Formats: sequence, structure tokens, C-alpha cells
Amino acid sequence: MKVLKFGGTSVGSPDRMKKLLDIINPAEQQIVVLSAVSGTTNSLVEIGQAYLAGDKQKAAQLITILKGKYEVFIKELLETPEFYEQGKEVIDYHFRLLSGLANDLFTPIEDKIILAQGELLSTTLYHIYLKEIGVPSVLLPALEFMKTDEDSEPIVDHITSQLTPLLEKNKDNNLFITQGYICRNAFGEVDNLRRGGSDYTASLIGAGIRSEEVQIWTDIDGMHNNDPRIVKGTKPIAQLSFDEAAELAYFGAKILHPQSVFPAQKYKIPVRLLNTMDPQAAGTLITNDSEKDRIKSIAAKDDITAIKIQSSRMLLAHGFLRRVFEVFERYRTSIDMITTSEVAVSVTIDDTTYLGEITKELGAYGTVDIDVNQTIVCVVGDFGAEKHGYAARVLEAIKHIPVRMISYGGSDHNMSLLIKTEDKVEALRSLHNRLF
Ligand SMILES: Nc1ncnc2c1ncn2[C@@H]1O[C@H](COP(=O)(O)OP(=O)(O)O)[C@@H](O)[C@H]1O
Ligand SMILES: N[C@@H](CC(=O)OP(=O)(O)O)C(=O)O
Repeated sequence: MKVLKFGGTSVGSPDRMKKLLDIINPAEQQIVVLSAVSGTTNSLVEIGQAYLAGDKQKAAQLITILKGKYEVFIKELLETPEFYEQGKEVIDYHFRLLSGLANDLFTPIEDKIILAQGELLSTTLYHIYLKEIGVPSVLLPALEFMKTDEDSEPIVDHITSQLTPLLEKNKDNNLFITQGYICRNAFGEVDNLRRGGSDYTASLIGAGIRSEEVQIWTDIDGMHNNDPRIVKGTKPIAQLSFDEAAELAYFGAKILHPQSVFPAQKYKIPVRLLNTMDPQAAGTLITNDSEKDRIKSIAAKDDITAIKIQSSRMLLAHGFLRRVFEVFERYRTSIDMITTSEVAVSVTIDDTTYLGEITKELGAYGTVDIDVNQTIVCVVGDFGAEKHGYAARVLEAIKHIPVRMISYGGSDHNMSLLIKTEDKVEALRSLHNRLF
């Protein structure tokens, strides 16, 4: 069975939703994972923020605006009065729930319930649309099988044990629709897999049911060799290894949720990135194989903070780095890049929630310098220890840009450079012109 995920842009209008059937083949067994209609999750985030700030009036205004958009949406999606009424009831139910939260004590638990409404709406409305046009489908509630543990890690075995009987119960059906992004956490509360998490849902389901293939359908024909929002003339990459795709997704290629690669990689399930607007385009195939000896793509990740700890005590000392890293571990802050010299170590982080505490504790080991507004530019390809010339080509391409850190050799696929965010556009364009 294949798993097909359609992102917010692919279900972003009634017309787009209707066109999904050009891609979905109701004669073949498949699980279709839908995101929320584009823009919805952003609006839900704002509604939650208004409630958290105690501004019920603003929350009510935002709810009215969003509800208005859905009222227009179902008018175009559902043409017969009977199914339009069903759509209207669904909208009324979800928006009553959103408004009703004004009467509760508002905590992050209620906030997560708000965020879940986007995917619940899109999947239920699509299910009604399929009924209207006579295409049989089964709506699978993701909250029954998608679960995370105490460390917020999804539990693939839980998906297998909960989803398999649901599929078995409906084995005469071909088409299954379910929500991306949403899950239950270890306490049984409604939660989510973080922004952009529907890709992750698709990959987790793929792993859970040992699917033959996971397809991520979006608004572009696969992973491009640079960020198409910044650089002109980017091109799709036909094939990537799981490791290369993971590096690109983690370092900013928005087309793929960073964690979505791992479940597919673990269970060796091919992932295809495909374009809803051009279904015939080849897209990108992600498997264990990849074209060798080539620079594949460039990505960039903003909002990076660099921290340098300088200490003569580091000279010839063992255990220094462990003590430094323990500080980050205590504050559950992950490190992206590391470079060391004999008297200093520099690391980068993107989560600055505990920056103050971390800086204070690191102060016990040496002088601490912080640089904000940094960007990691990541060049991905196949350049293992035996290859030569790649680092030189990369550095030559950005020789006019100040580089704060360079990381090379951590894996065979990645060379990362830390630069000021203000230099990012020039760096991406210059690398593109020189490397491709
Ligand atoms: N290297 C890249 N290759 C392809 N798309 C990229 C890349 N970097 C950024 N993007 C952006 O990712 C967008 C698709 O991702 P996303 O917004 O998450 O889609 P969806 O709404 O379908 O989930 C594209 O429109 C493109 O602008
Ligand atoms: N709706 C969620 C989950 C998601 O994956 O969306 P998209 O597929 O549009 O990136 C979000 O906006 O974060």
C-alpha cells in the first residue's frame, strides 16, 4: 500500500482539493494524509496566542475571520444541498469548539487542541466531498494511532498495532484519509509533530505499515539544488540518499520536515517528492542509493546563534568538552555545528530559550562570546574522505563573504558554513553560480 501526503498548498482551495483525484487512484489501496488548508495553522497559532494572552476579544475576531473563509470554501467544494449541509455542520462543530475555549482555563493543552482543528477540518471536508461525488473512502482518526512517548518521539510500533486492525476492518476499501501533523502525547493529550509535521506523519505511517512507497505531494517538482525562493534557475534533483535528504531538510530545505526521513530510512521505504501542479514530473526519489561524487544541493538555516567559549584551561586538558556539552544537555538545547581549536570551542544553537542560563554556566569555564543573526549554509553531496577539491570549490565561491565557522568531514555528505544572515542571499547565489 502507498502513502500519499498532500500539503497545505495542495489542499489550499476547493479547486485544488477536487483535483487531488487526478493523482489519487481510487482503484488502488492507499492512505492519503492531508495537511490543513494553507494558512489555517498560522491562523490557529494566532488564535491560541490571543487566548494565552487573555485577549478573548481578539481570539473571537480571528475565529470569525477564519470561519468566514471556511464558509466560502465549502460553498465551492460541496455543490448539493445535502452535502453542503454536512459540511456546514462540520464547520459549526469545529468553530464552536474554538469559541468555547474562551470559557475554560487556557493552558498549552487547550492550545494544542486549537492547532489540531486544521487537519481535522480538511480531512473531514474532503471525506464529505468524496461521498458527494460517489468515491468510497474511510476516514481514519490519526488521534487513535499516532502517539508520542515521554520524549515526544513518535512510537512506530503503536502505529503498527493500532492502524493495522483499522485497515483490516475496512479491507474492502481502497481509499483511506487521515490527518497529518496531529497525535496524542504520552499523557493521552492532543498534541502535534511540530510545524510542517504532516510529512513526518506520512513517513511514520509508511514505516508503521511497511508501505511500498511514501509520496510527498507539494507545490514544486521535488527537492531543488538550491532554495527556489531565493535563487533563480534552481533545478530538481532526481535522486537523493536518505542521509543527503535529512541534511537538506534539517538545514532549511522547507519542502521536507527534518525528521520525516528517519522512519522511512529505518524501514527502507522509498520516499518520492512530487508536484501536485505537474503530476507527470519525475520529482525526487529518496532511497539508500544516490548519484556518487557530486555536489547535489545547497540549503540555509536562519536564526542561528553562535557561542564561543575561550579558555586557556582547554590547552591539553581532557574532559573540557564534556563539561561544556553537559551544560547544553542540562538545558535540553541541541547543538548544530561545532568547531574547536586548542584554546576555544565554538558551537551553534537555534533554540535560545535557555541562552541566558547556558551563558552563565559556561562562564565558569572561560570567556563566552555570543553572535546572533547567523545563518548556516549547508552544501550537500557525496564527498567522502577519498574525494578532493570540493571544499576548495565551496570556499572559492564565497571568498568575498566573511565566514564565522566551517564544518567539514562530520559526514560524507555535508559541508556547513556559518555566516551572517545579512550575507545569506549573496552566499546562496554565488555558490549556485559556481557549483552548478
Ligand atoms: N531545496 C528546495 N527544494 C524545493 N523546494 C524548496 C526548497 N527549499 C525551500 N523550498 C520551498 O518549499 C516549498 C514547499 O514546502 P511546503 O511549504 O512545506 O509545502 P506543503 O504546503 O506542500 O507542505 C516550496 O514551495 C519551496 O518554495
Ligand atoms: N498544518 C501544519 C502541518 C503541515 O505539515 O503543513 P504543510 O504540509 O502545509 O507544511 C503546519 O502548517 O505546520
